[in-house]
Amino acid sequence: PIAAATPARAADPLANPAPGDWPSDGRDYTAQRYSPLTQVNRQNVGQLGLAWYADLDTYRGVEATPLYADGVLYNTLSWNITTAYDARTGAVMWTYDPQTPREYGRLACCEPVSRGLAMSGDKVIIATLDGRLIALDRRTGQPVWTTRTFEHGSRYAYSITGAPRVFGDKVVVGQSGGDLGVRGFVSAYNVETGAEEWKFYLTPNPEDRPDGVASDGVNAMMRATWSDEGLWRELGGGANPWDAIAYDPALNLVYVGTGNAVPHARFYRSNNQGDNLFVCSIVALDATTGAYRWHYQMNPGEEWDWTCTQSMIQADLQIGGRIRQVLMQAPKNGFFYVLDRATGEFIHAGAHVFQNWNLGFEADGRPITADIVRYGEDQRMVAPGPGGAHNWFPMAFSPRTGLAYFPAYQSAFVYGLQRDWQPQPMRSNSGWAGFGNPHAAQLLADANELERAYLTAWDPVNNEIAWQVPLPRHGNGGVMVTASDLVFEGTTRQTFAAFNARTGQQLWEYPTQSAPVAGAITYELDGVQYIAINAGWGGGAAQIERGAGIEMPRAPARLLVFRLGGTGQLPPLPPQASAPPEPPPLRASEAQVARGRELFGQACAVCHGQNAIGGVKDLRHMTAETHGLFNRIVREGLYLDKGMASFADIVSEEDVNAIHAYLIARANEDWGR
Ligand SMILES: O=C(O)c1cc(C(=O)O)c2c(n1)C(=O)C(=O)c1cc(C(=O)O)[nH]c1-2
Ligand SMILES: [Ca+2]
Repeated sequence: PIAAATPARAADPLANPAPGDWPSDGRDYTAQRYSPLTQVNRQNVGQLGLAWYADLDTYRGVEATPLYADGVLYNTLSWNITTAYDARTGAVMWTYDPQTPREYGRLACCEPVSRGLAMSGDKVIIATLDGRLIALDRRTGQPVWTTRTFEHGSRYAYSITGAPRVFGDKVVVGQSGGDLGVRGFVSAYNVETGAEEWKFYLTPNPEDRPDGVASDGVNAMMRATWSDEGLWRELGGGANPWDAIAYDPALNLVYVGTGNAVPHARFYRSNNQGDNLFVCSIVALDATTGAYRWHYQMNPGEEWDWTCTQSMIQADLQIGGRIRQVLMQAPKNGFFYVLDRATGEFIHAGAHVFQNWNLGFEADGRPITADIVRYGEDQRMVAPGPGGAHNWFPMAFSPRTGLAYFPAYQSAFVYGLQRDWQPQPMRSNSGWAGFGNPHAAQLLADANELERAYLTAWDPVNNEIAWQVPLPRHGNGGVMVTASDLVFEGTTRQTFAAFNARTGQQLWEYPTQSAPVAGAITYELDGVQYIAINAGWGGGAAQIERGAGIEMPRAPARLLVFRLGGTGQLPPLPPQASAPPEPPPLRASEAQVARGRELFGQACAVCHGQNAIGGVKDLRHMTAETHGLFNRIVREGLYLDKGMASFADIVSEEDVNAIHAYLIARANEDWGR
């Protein structure tokens, strides 16, 4: 079952890049993250060494796939700071800082990350956290045009973490916010001018009127799948495309992977009714007009923060005696899907980890969802959990082996409704309860018991696992595969490793002093094959691990570039923080601490860790000076430049005191008092 690449439009270098280039997120429109380069092979991969590295000057997660063309490597970081490097030496050619307002850091569920950038002719294009699409001159790094994709201060809590994509003469981009409250949409812009060409909303208009956009044509179809009642009207329903978007030039289709529904609990969102189109779906649109063509919904009535935004890969595979043009995805729900990308027909899907939501599929591909995962106030253990069996970490596919490669995370979570829940503006709006009842403690223990992480190779023709490599914990990085049958992946052993694409045997491993979560690329320059990866632990996976008390000693993020015989050396790991300072004594009442715990969970935990463990800054380890400034930091935005915006709009002086009391209590527990 050897696959052929999608037929290329010769005129479009993004359809068929030169072998040594990596000009788009997925390398070409198939998004296979497959490189034809073979200089580094299974025999010599052990000789890979560091060619050069660049300090990225951040401890935040770095999720971007860099791009390469014409001797230049382009990279982008948190706050969308974008740099061009001489790909041979690592010398900085230019850096562009779009001055992303740090206030937007609050809106990012999993750090203000950026998953990448796009390239077209003489431009590189970035999408900023605050919703701007900016085209930069590739030679100078100066902006050529800027377009807003949503209005600053609009009703919904939009942000962008995903990469923009260039599809022919258009730039297509989505956005985030599905955990706070947004109405997801996807929009396309002219690559030369930045002018909007079309826009498609992924949930129905909450006021039941036309939007004047491409999705008006299917608004009635979407609307029929939502209840007349429910908070979807207030919070927008979600379904936002925060990561993969793909394009088949021959079929002239754009494929949009959509996110979870908001509020997460369907009870509050849509009166426990309806499929709620187009949440957790793949939607195919006409690339020219944005008009609807087909959709497949992975999880009708989604309510577990499951997203279908994960990598979408195209290949032509021989299945059931004929060649099928397929689209493949491993979304959060634990299955690997193979769809016909011309029609949206469900070909097959198989589970690659333990799951308890799916009892099979109808003939038309509609999943049969187990009643047990539909939670009420009685809590239910559901597998996978909201972190997903496969998250945004890029997947790869080799047309030589016929296998897809991705990091898998077997997990579960305890879901239940919070009684009398009310949504809060600009906060995570799930409608879920904490782990209040005694029954939940056992469920939670069962859930923790299930946790496993793997590098998984999936056979999409036979619908089964080809091989799996166990890895120590969640958060293993994106995957790249080469024509020399090497699979490259960053691991939670804090290494960058190469595996035999046919067997999973590990062939090489390099200590990176931080677990790389991003996907690698490879490029050829002056006859030398280079392999580049961002090593910067962070994002949602790091939050989950820190919540479990796991913090790895690490260096600040770096861009690492390897070649055969490279002799570069990383400096020694910087000294890690010494013992935490002694916290002030706790003087608050138990009630105040309890109130602080609740507020912290709602407003602070996404960045500062569940139960105040770890996070961007571990607040149990504040110095006396920080304690003294606490109220001003939280309410006046004293540390805005570090990404800590003011929360004065949602926490009162009294609230801040309660949060501070809770943190002092946690610090004293940690101190052993
Ligand atoms: O619903 C959303 O809008 C949304 C956005 C994002 C994001 O933009 O990073 C993530 C998620 N959801 C999410 O569910 C998730 O697991 C996740 C992990 C990460 C990450 O960067 O590690 N982002 C996101
Ligand atoms: Ca989400």
